[in-house]
Amino acid sequence: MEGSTEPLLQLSDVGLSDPLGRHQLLENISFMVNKGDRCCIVGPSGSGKTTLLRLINRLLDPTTGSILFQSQPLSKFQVISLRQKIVLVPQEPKLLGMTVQETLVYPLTLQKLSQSEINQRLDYWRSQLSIPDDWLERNELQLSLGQRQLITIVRGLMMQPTLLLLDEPTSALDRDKALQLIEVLKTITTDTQMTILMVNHQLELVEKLTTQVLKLNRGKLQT
Ligand SMILES: Nc1ncnc2c1ncn2[C@@H]1O[C@H](COP(=O)(O)OP(=O)(O)OP(=O)(O)O)[C@@H](O)[C@H]1O
Repeated sequence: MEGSTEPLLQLSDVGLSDPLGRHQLLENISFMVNKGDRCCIVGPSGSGKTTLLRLINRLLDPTTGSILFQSQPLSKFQVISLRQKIVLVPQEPKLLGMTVQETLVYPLTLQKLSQSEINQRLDYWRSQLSIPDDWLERNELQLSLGQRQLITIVRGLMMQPTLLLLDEPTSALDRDKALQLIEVLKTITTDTQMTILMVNHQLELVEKLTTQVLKLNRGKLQT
């Protein structure tokens, strides 16, 4: 609805226990994210940051509580269509056995976008993050870890999702590249209202980017 003030994403009392039901991985998680927000999840290793991102694009389902996206429970969306609106860029960059060019265009081919739209997005996002021509025919063994990380981020951006989930996107990038990425992310949230939820350990980058910081500790949000 135009002018709606409904949050884009709303978690209410979300909890998740491990598959054997012995441990509570996440407990009483409640927060909301508005359109165009840039949120950062911080917290020690093992505090549940990746698990939380996985709940939001339904790689996992909560044991308790509810997650609403665009005011609808996540379960109301078809999983494929949900994962076009909410894209998760995981921590380990994988090119899925493809060349850089193939892996970048693959999700858009699945969405049956026209070739001209795909080419336009490829040129645009490559230029935003300065991806050189000579990477396009390389496979993952011919790229450094940081280069692969950049490619998987570009792949996520090319899908132009409503909500982009980034799991430690700058962990393998050098400082200049990380700062370039942060500037690109800031610009797109302002220009296109794409919303970003990012896990990051680098506090300097978190401060530059975010409109909201969520602190997780042992599966609970700290206020
Ligand atoms: N499927 C699972 N079964 C049991 N325990 C799990 C499962 N998935 C994650 N965990 C546990 O849940 C906790 C949170 O893991 P998670 O990967 O979300 O942490 P994190 O905050 O992202 O850590 P890091 O900063 O090291 O990436 C960890 O203790 C982990 O061992």
